[in-house]
Order: sequence, then C-alpha cells, then structure tokens
Amino acid sequence: MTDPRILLIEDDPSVRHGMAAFLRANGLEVQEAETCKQAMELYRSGNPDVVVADYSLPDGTSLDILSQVKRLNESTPFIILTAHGSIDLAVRAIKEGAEQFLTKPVESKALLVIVRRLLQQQRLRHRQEAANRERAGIMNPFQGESPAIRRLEEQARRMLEWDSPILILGETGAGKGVLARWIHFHSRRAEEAFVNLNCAGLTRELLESELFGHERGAFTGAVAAKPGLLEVGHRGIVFLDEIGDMDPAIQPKLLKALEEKTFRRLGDVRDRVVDIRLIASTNLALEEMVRAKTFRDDLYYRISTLTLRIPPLRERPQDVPVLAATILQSVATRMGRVPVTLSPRAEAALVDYPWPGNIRELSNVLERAMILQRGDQIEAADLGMEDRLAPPGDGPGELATLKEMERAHIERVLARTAGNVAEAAQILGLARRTLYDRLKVLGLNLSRI
Ligand SMILES: Nc1ncnc2c1ncn2[C@@H]1O[C@H](COP(=O)(O)OP(=O)(O)OP(=O)(O)O)[C@@H](O)[C@H]1O
Repeated sequence: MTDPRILLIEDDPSVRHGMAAFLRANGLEVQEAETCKQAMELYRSGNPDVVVADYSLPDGTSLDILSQVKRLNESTPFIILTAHGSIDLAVRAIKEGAEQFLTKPVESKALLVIVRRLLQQQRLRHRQEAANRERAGIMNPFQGESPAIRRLEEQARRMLEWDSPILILGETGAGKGVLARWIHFHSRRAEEAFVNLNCAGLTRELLESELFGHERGAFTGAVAAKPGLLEVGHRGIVFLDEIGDMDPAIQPKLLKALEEKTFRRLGDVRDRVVDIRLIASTNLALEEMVRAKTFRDDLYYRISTLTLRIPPLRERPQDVPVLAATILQSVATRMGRVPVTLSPRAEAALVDYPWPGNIRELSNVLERAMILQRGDQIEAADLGMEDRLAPPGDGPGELATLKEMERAHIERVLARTAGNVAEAAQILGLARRTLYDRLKVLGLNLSRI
C-alpha cells in the first residue's frame, strides 16, 4: 500500500520545507504548493488523503481551496493553519467543512499527531461507507486511475447536489445502472426511493401504465387502480434505462412531468404533483435520433443538461486490473471462497482484450473462471480468452451481406454458449433484449441452434 499523501499549501518556503521534511521523515508523502491555483492543480492530479493549508495565500485564502476540495470529495480532511487566529475565522472554517484550525507557529510534532488521527478517522469512515454500500448493493463506479474515470468521478460528484435530470451515456455493460445507483446513494435523495424502469421492449401501453400508473377500468384488464413509478419514486430518483427506446407518444408526457412537476394516471381526470429527479441512460446516439426526429428534441434538451459519459473499458485498459480484483473479491465472497488472484499472464490477457461487452463481460469471464478453477490463482488458460478472440470459421462467403455476417456470427456465438442467450449477449456486447430482437429480425430459431 502506498504512503498516505499530504498536500501542504504554504507560501513561506522555509516554514513549508521544514514541515514537509518532518512529515516525510515520518512516512508520509508530501506534495507542496504555494498558491491556491497550484494547490487545486495538485489536488486534482494527486488525489491527496489530507490537505494542510495556510490561511493567507498570494492568490486567495485557504477557504477558497476548502470549498472546491469539499465539492470534489467531501471526505478529504482539511487542516487550516493561520498566523492570526480569530474565533470568527475558526468558526467559518469549521462551518465550511475544515476538520482542524491551528494557530501558527505550529509544532511539526503536533501537526503529525493530528494528521495521523484524521487519517485514522478517514480509514474508519471509508470502511463504514464500504460496509454500508455493500449492504445497499452499491458498487463503486469509478474504479481505476485512468484520467477518463477520474474525470467522470469529478463530474458526477459535482452533479450530486442539484435536482436537474442527468443523462448517462455509455455502451452496453459499461456500468450505467451502477452509476445511477451510486448517484442516488450519495445524493440528497438517498433516503428516498430509487425506482428503475427499462424502456426497451415494453409496448407503448405497458410503458405508459408503468410510468404514470392507471385508474381502475382505464383499459381492458385494469381491474384495480395502480400507482406508476413516478408516484412510487416521489421525492426520490427515477432511473429510466434505455430511454432512446421510449415510444415517441410517451415522450411529451414525460416532458410535462419534468417541466410542470405534474402528471396524470391513465384514465384519471386530475393532475398529480410529483417531485422526482430523473436519471436517464442510453447506449444509443440520442443526438442523431433527435436529428432523425425519432427522439423529441425538447425532451432531449430537458434531460441532457447534465450528461455523464462512461468511457468504454477499451479506452481505459489500465483500469482493468483493479476492476478485475474487485470483481474477484466480491464473487469469492458470494461463493464463500478464499480470495482468488490473477497470475501476471492472466492479468495481461485481460488488459489486452477490447471488451465489447465492457464490465458486464469482464464480470462474466471472471465468474466463469472462478467456477471452473478451484485454486487460489487464476491462470491465463482458465479465462477462455482464445475463444473470444478466435477468427471466424466457416461462414458466409467473402462477399456476404452484413445481415448474413451478423446472422452467422450470432449463430456461432450461440453455439459456443450452448444456446445461453444471456451469455451470448454479453459476448456480443448487446443487452439481452436487443439480442432477442435481432434473433427475431434475422429469423433465427433458438431451438435449432
Ligand atoms: N464499477 C463496477 N464494479 C464492479 N462491477 C461492475 C461495475 N460496473 C458494472 N459492473 C458490473 O457490470 C454489470 C453491468 O452493469 P450495468 O447494468 O450498470 O451496465 P449498463 O451500462 O447499465 O448496461 P446496459 O446498457 O446493458 O443496461 C453489472 O451487473 C455489474 O455487475
């Protein structure tokens, strides 16, 4: 494990050098900054565990840094040092989230004791948070150190405190649902409901009644009144997965619910007030759908003010090892097995693969390897990566149409998975429902594969 990292912000070089040397001699890694601007650059790139900042700096005060740091990561402990200790200032600093306020000159030994105590408290808090998340089934969507995933975390944290809708874009299996749940868990609405609806594959009538609910007798079969998800999610978060598949006839109703905060159950004559935060997600190019007029532009503009794009796994191969380790850990716990690690070759094979099905596919490969392998280390051969990378065998000729190629490829993958559609969908990088749709379009019959 790396040493705890301290960001020390002090414009007096002799004071800074003295403190930095003492902290380093005691096993801490220290980054030094002289100005607010430099401090924020280092904070963003270095992700320190604790910040120690002098109050007056050439381009502002440490309160400016404090508010930015707490917005990015409220659990970073912040210590303010000042030559002019005043009660007012101390109260303001603590109110804005500083953990400690110390009057200069500060004894290096005393500072070290405080830093260590804050680090210890932070560790306990993290452990507690991890345990809470585990209980709530919340996964960390920002695993890894790639710039793309760090940026995503920063953007997502900034969106937590608002109520505007969020649009999550990303390929299938990239973790859009995981991110939506994380946002709920960390937002002001965490104590309220999180309701989730996949808009793909539902008929217009079903989707409408799921979303808005219906009164008794609203349609044939509506034998009792039923509240819709907007009602169930009142004050909480409504997550609409695959919103690009929402029937155009329903889109204006959703827009009205977002803009006017009212909606009507099917068959009802009165409006109901609703307060929800919408998170929508899609793996489709919504902008293009707007241009092609298959998705309403007014709804698109309403839901896309805050957009998060999850990078596909192939754009951040350096994050694969840490993701794999976490997944292995949770699969081992679920199976009641001892922790399992990857051999260096196995890890390299995972890093090299392009992961069309993203984290879902990675998870699936690791889970299968765990089932097939009984020891405490997974070797490259246990992963079955050759099958995924194998060149096409006998199939349509060189001048086949795309449809023929698609058909042959789907058939081949299904044959490999012995007709298991869920697994085939993961390999193909498709949602299961999309694969069923393709099977229908291509006239493939599962029983004959
Ligand atoms: N950060 C993560 N850590 C561990 N596992 C993850 C992570 N993100 C995603 N997964 C795994 O990948 C699977 C797919 O995640 P999720 O359903 O959130 O993806 P998605 O982008 O919403 O997929 P789809 O587009 O098919 O709806 C989940 O079942 C989860 O187990």
